[in-house]
Amino acid sequence: MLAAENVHTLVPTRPQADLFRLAALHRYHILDTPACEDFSFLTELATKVCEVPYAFISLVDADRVWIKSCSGMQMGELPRGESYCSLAVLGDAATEIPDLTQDYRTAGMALTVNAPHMRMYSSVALKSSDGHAIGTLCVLDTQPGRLSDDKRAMLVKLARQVMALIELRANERTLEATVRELEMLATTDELTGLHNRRSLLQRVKFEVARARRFRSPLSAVMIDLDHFKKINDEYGHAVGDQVLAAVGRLVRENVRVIDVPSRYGGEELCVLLPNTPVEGACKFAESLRLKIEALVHPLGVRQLHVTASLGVGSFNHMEIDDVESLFKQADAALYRAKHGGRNRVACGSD
Ligand SMILES: Nc1nc2c(ncn2[C@@H]2O[C@H](COP(=O)(O)OP(=O)(O)OP(=O)(O)O)[C@@H](O)[C@H]2O)c(=O)[nH]1
Repeated sequence: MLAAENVHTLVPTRPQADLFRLAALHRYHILDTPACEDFSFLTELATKVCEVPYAFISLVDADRVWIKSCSGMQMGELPRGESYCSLAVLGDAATEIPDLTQDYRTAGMALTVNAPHMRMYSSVALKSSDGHAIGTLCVLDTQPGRLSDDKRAMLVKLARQVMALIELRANERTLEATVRELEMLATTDELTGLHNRRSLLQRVKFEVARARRFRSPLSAVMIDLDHFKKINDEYGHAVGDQVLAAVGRLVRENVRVIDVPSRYGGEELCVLLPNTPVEGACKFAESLRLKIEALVHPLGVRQLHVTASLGVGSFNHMEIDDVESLFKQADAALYRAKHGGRNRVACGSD
């Protein structure tokens, strides 16, 4: 058990160490997270086990002490200079102040001076996996005194549970971020940043079903760069890649959130336009054609221009149509655009 004399001063004596400590705390991304029953349960348990009216799970930030959970009273955060826990994270693993009114560092603190007039403070540091005290599990009483060895031992065990829960939440968060990133990688074409073919084929099935269900039109625009082979042959594959990436970016920047811009394969792109009839899709295709034509691709001191042929396929809910026929229609229109002289849009089955 530790006496009040063992508690360190309120101001970090080793600011560098406090920076490492803060870095450790922020890695857990726990500050300002919503209340959670699992943490509340542990503070409630701490009050029962230690037979005191108050328990806090406190995290000591740069200028404040943020309370993740408290039992016995409502508290969101305290200025660092007004919190007993600020003392606790600066020193030993455990801190006990038997009479807060008798300690010059805590006698003037708001919780000592004002209601509920705290007298006893006992805490166990919450240690990060790399050994930094990021906060405490503490219990408080309005009576002076000390925890028995048994109660303190239980508080140590409970603090371990609190830290295990903090680690678990952080790991869950990392896992969710990893899953999101993997999903993104699995559905995105690396070169263009567009949906890849697999993602397009998944989305088109969904959009066809939705178009049927809600009786809404659905269009697909196929985009094929003209004479792209020549660009590769004349300037090299890397330049070809650069052109494709720029066109991909242009397409991404010119679609609505609900549209599905994708790389169909090679130098052929496809944009799925939910809730868009053939007229709207043709307008969109024409404006995209003009933008692709106007795009300037820097090539050293020279500039490169490319054009594209576009084919529009559409169906509305009246037609009992499917995915293949939507793409077939768009492909056939693209074929007509190519054979009609390139750098043009062909629509539907006209
Ligand atoms: N740089 C680069 N080239 C690609 C990529 N995917 C496909 N290509 C090239 O795109 C070219 C397509 O050639 P073609 O199918 O003959 O078509 P085109 O030269 O664009 O002629 P038209 O479509 O008839 O106007 C081929 O040379 C492919 O190798 C890619 O990811 N990067």
